[in-house]
Amino acid sequence: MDPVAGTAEHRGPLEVRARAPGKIILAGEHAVVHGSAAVAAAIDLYTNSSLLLRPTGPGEGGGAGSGAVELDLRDSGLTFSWPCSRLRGALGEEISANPGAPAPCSPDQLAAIARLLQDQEIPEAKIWLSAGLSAFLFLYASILGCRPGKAVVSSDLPMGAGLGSSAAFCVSMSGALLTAAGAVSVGARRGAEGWEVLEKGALELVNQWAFQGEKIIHGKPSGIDNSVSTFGKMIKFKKGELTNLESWNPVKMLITDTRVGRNTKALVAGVSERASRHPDAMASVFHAVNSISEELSSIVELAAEDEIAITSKEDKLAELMEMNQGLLQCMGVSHSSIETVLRTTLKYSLVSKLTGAGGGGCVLTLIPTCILFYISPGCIFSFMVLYKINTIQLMCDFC
Ligand SMILES: Nc1ncnc2c1ncn2[C@@H]1O[C@H](COP(=O)(O)OP(=O)(O)OP(=O)(O)O)[C@@H](O)[C@H]1O
Ligand SMILES: C[C@@](O)(CCO)CC(=O)[O-]
Ligand SMILES: [Mg+2]
Repeated sequence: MDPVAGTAEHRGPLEVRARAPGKIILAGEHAVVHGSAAVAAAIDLYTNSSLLLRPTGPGEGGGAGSGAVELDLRDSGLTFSWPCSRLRGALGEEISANPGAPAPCSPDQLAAIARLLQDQEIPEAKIWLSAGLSAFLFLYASILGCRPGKAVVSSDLPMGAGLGSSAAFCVSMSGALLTAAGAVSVGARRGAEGWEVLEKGALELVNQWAFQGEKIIHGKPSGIDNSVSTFGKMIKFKKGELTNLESWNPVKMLITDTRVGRNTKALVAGVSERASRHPDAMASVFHAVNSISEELSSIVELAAEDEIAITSKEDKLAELMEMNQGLLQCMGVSHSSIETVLRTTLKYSLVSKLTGAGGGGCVLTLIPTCILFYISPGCIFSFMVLYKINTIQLMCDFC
């Protein structure tokens, strides 16, 4: 995550911008919620949150009782506004600003937030935004209190498609809010494109708040999505513990969006219900996924120096992805659209697996480095050639 810092001691308007990346999961989704290891990598698609705070000083037109908290969701074309007096009336008793102490949203707080959402006109077709709005109001009030401000969010990520849009939303928003509150500051390190990078302690705080936001959206998140969005790169994640992985050879993945919408919270709950119906069988499934993630993480870190070694490494990765996909089917999170992508890529001897929560959303296909493409117009590979293939950065529509 790459925030641009501002200062909390301000008399005039203060603007803060932060961005956080989406992710792919190479192995271990769902099982990671039940304690297995998983492997994830950040991708070069971001959610941007900008925050404009109005003056709060005396005589500057922004007294404690006035103004509103506004949210502009650029990709949905929707804006929301809550007068500060209304926020204070609904949440004042429930939430007090304490940016340094991340705490979960209690059932009473969630009920108060739900009442605030009833004031807003959310189109029926976009009702799934309610989860993101709830997370926003919780993070805003917990970090900044009920003071006036305007947040604008835009994203490269498809929402609800398995690429961690909810985590990138919570991480970028927490980064912007904490920076505006003066609770974190940037370190010496400069990131890409002139962005400044938060120091490690600051990132930990952002991650903890983003996790609280993810709980509102996912129900029972493992924490892998917000962790990889906050810290970037490639990670192994198990029971809240994060290990950085160093990939010595590029791993090329095609990301295909089936465009079938789904909801991570419902899919995670569905797997837990299956686990409670078949505890022994599902424990074996989760155990097998753990072994796959552990093996995949050690293979990723191997340095292959010639073509034979690279091919052997990629063959092993492909086999592990194929096995993981089979186990995701056992968990009940595949979908006919995902199976279509699997069958299509298999015709070209390419292995695919779903990524994220499944049930639709995105599918990963491992692209071997040494592959020779036969390009036929209209087939999926023509897209791969049109878009520059890059290390885990490619996004392609399923044709
Ligand atoms: N840019 C955004 N603006 C507002 N809300 C967002 C945004 N991005 C995500 N959300 C919220 O997150 C929800 C999607 O989260 P969900 O966890 O279901 O999918 P995902 O995070 O894209 O996929 P996965 O969790 O499998 O990686 C949306 O319905 C919305 O409530
Ligand atoms: C399905 C899941 O494992 C990954 C979603 O990207 C949920 C989680 O770990 O929070
Ligand atoms: Mg999510």
